Amino acid sequence: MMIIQLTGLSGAGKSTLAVGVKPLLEKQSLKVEIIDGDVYRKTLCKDLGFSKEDRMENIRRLGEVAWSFKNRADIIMIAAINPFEAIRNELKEKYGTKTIWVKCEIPVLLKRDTKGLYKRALLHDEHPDKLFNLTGVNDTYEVPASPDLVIDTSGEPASQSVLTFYEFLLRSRASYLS
Ligand SMILES: Nc1ncnc2c1ncn2[C@@H]1O[C@H](COP(=O)(O)OS(=O)(=O)O)[C@@H](OP(=O)(O)O)[C@H]1O
Ligand SMILES: Nc1ncnc2c1ncn2[C@@H]1O[C@H](COP(=O)(O)OP(=O)(O)O)[C@@H](O)[C@H]1O
Repeated sequence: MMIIQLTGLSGAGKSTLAVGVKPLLEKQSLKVEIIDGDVYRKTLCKDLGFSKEDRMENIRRLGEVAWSFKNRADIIMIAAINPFEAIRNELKEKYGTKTIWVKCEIPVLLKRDTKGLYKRALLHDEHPDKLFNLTGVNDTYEVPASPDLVIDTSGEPASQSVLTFYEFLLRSRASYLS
């Protein structure tokens, strides 16, 4: 069993990569679970906001969920912004989690803006819809110091990034089993 943490800014491609790689892994008879930050924020983590403490607690809980899936999956992926090195390291120490930095340049994210969050973060401060703590714009994202893999989604199609991720997972699993 491997736990993977995909970390990166909103819209970088964490969910796309997790969802994209799942059927490829299942074709290899591997069982896969995806734990998506955005989804759990509506259930288990709905009491949490976006302060540093709450984001750390969010990831801690997602780590516990991942661990609870250990007997029913071969590969468990946590897809959350997960912006702080300390909690990423905590998961690594506790569960042997591997870190994938899903990297994307801000200008590309502004163009994608699938949820309209970047537009809101760039509004003037008095605007009622202004978002004050969007990671990467007006809130902290600590770049992972030693990720196991970096996938830069800025300038390549999703299919290519999924393939890079898939090959990494197969390599990691082979060395994990040997
Ligand atoms: N202020 C602010 N900053 C970042 N993200 C925000 C914010 N407000 C709402 N959202 C939405 O919440 C999703 C991020 O939740 P996460 O659980 O992944 O965040 S974290 O790991 O606790 O930082 C994130 O989902 P993704 O777009 O899938 O990353 C956003 O849709
Ligand atoms: N190389 C790529 N890898 C992943 N997503 C990409 C790539 N190129 C473009 N995209 C697009 O970027 C968006 C990423 O959204 P999403 O996966 O929800 O991001 P996140 O989960 O990090 O918030 C999707 O619309 C996806 O189609």
